[in-house]
Amino acid sequence: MSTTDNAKPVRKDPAALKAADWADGRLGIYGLAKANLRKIFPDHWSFMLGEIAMFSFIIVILTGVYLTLFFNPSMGEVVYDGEYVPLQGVHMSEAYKSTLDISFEVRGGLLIRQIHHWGAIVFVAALVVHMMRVFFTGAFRKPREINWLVGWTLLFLAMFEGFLGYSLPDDLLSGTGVRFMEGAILSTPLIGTYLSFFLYGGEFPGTDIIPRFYSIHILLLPGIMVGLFVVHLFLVIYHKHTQYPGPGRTNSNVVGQPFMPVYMAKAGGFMFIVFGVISIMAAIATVNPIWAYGPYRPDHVSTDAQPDWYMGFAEGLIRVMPGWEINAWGHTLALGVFIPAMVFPLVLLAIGVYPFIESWITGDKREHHLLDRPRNVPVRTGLGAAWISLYILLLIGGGNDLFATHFHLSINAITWFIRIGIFVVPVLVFMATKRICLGLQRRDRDKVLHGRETGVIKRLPHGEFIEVHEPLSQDRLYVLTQHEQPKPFKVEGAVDENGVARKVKLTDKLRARLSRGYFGEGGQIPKPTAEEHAEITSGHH
Ligand code: HEM
Ligand code: HEM
Repeated sequence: MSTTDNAKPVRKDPAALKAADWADGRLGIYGLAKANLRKIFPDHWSFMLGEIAMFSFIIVILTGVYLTLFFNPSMGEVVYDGEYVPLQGVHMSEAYKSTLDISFEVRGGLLIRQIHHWGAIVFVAALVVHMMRVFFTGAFRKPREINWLVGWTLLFLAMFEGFLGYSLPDDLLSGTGVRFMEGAILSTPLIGTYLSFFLYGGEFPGTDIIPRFYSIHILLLPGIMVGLFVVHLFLVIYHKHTQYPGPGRTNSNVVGQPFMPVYMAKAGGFMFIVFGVISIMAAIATVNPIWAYGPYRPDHVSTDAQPDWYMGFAEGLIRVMPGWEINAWGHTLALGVFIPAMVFPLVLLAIGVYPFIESWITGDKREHHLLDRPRNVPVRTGLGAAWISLYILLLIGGGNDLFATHFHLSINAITWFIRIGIFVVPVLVFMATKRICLGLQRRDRDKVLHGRETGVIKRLPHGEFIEVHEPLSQDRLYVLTQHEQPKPFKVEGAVDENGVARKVKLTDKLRARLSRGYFGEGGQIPKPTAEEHAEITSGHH
């Protein structure tokens, strides 16, 4: 650009600045916006998982609103006279009929329905993977325990919300799910029958359950979830995002890009990718073809009945549990249903309280903003892997009929495999993962002390062959050695001044034992000290 000496630059306020000025004059938000829009976000592909959860959540809300325009949450009976010929003349509920209409008569209805359903599946999958990222990297440690609990509540509600949505169309599959829930409620000792009557407004299935589920599905749970989601993101901003260890990254800084414009542009683009991928899935892959199942009738049950994947865990527990029953004083205790119905929330509860258990074991009360490399915390990583293996096993148990027909196996053999497997496989997976982590720690130690193996073989003048090792860069050395290696917790004063053993609290004993498991011998490989490194790299060896 060329300017002449006497040409004065014309100063024009850009529209955005004017708008910001306007808003600031009325709301006084300049300081707040300035502080937060330039906030630094660290970059790593795994931080994308939370974003997938966020964008798929937005998708299910938007498509859900569209569905409410046409869905009729009524169990009133009608005779079908719509476009889908095979069902014409069949008696069904208005809920089922309106879902058929959404699928065959509403413009774009089937696509939106499928986007809603696929969006829900992707949403819960993203939540679980996001949670595992947070778990494996220790991002739940102080000060983020509350945000872990907020996220965990969101996961719990999302699973429940998905189950309710699945029940709304009142087809044979959704009715089977609602019946499943009735069985679980009835198994509650003493109050099961009352609870069931209260929920269903009388005898199962009644005419209230779909309208009730509808209010909860479109109003109550989404309202709570949106509120929690805002708190979740607020806390992410308030605490600042964690970062992976690397040169220049410490517990008290954040290395990354500013929220505006870099992160905003990236996240905006990514949002369209998530929207696009879910839309393509919905356009090419059928999900929940309710017209093929028919309307729900309590005396019918469909074969191959499967819940959405996130409920497969609960289904698996019920299917593999022996049908134990206790009959006493004219009452039946259906343990075959009650025990699995209790194990499901208990496993979820264990995930929810894990951060508090770990901080009790480690006794670590400091703030952590640098993430752990999963290999450096083998016990935690092992527990996470064991949990995943349990989930997969029970998913197989929940689909035992499908596995039997598709792989030509005996359904009893699958059920017994899962029954034994749920006690054995997670333990084996835990041990294997822990060993792999320790192996990787050994490899890190080796790399720090001896450098990277280059694959270049040299022959020395006296005839010996050696492989050339290339020293690591300072950056890499830092990453491989920055982690802390805590000492296991020891009970103070277990022996008094005369050498006589004192009575030690049971909780302290337990804590010391668990802490030894985490950080004792066999829990971690000592990382190389600066002296060892200096000694080896000094050239004397
Ligand atoms: C509606 C559900 C959820 C949404 C939309 C969501 C979204 C996000 C986003 C966008 C981030 C920042 C980027 C990232 O770290 O991935 C984040 C961070 C976080 N999320 Fe979630 N999340 C949800 C559920 C969960 C669940 C189920 C958990 C764990 C049980 C969880 C725990 C956390 C924690 C502890 C952080 C802070 C991580 C850090 O600073 O490294 N969130 N979440
Ligand atoms: C996390 C949030 C949500 C999840 C996981 C979810 C999940 C589901 C699922 C799996 C279905 C069955 C779809 C099918 O027919 O194949 C469904 C149906 C439905 N959902 Fe949602 N949903 C969510 C939020 C919402 C919201 C916010 C609304 C409305 C504002 C909504 C409205 C509906 C309606 C009207 C139906 C019945 C119509 C139909 O089945 O096609 N949903 N939902």
